Amino acid sequence: MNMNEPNEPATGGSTRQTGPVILDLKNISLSFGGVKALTDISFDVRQHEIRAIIGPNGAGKSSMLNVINGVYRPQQGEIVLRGEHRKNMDCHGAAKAGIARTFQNIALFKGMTVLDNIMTGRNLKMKSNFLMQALYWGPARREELAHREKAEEIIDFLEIQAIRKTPVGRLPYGLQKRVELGRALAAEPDILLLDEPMAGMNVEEKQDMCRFILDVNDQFGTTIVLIEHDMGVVMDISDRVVVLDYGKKIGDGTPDEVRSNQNVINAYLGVAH
Ligand SMILES: Nc1ncnc2c1ncn2[C@@H]1O[C@H](COP(=O)(O)OP(=O)(O)OP(=O)(O)O)[C@@H](O)[C@H]1O
Repeated sequence: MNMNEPNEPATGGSTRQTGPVILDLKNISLSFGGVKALTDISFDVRQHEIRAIIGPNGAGKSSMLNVINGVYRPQQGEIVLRGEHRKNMDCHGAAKAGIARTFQNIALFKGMTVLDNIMTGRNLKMKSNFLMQALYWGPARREELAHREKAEEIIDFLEIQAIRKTPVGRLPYGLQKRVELGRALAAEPDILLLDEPMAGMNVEEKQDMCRFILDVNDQFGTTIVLIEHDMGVVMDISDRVVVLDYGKKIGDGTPDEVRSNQNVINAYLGVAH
């Protein structure tokens, strides 16, 4: 595959122009004791793409995201990020390389305000540490103000100005999910991994989240890899979809291709293996 050629617009629900491959997962296998979570999985992600990972419960979707951002280290395979080959990622390295993520179960500081939670997403961008803040109060203060400004921009973007000072634990679930997206965006990622961003949401909240995901992709040019169970959403917003079942890849292609793939239909209808 030519890494420098831009891709044709997707033939699924989107007319998005995607770029060269930014992330390439090659023959990834991961097991926990006797449990094979992922077996020889390969797929790539193009710049500016919205790439979905779907599959029944326990298929290995979250494990795959955890491999991409270094929470899990695969026993076999290779991760190629912007052409750089590695056996595995580490969490800090992934964050420094511009990968941010949200989690299936919201991972926010419930007692802290929305603004402060979003500020925690700026950690890697902050140059001044505690000692510098004590010694060089002026520059550290200016840096803090610049980070706050960025956090406020994200708050405006996600339309959560009214709750910026509210402790996250007091917010309804749908808004907490939006704040978690805000915290990931605060890192200004190139690649955003979203683990079930719409889980537990009502129809209106899902529509809002869909709009924000598309806007992030469109306005910031962020590449998005998402796990989602709502097939309507997946087929609507994704350029390409990879389908896992029992840790194996059973489908990969545009939403139309995946929809008509017999293995995928069987997996979702629960045909015996
Ligand atoms: N830390 C772990 N220790 C042991 N087994 C694990 C661990 N993480 C995942 N697994 C196992 O790996 C398999 C894949 O799990 P994973 O959570 O990746 O699936 P999933 O497709 O994300 O499922 P769901 O849709 O239910 O979230 C499962 O059998 C699971 O029990």
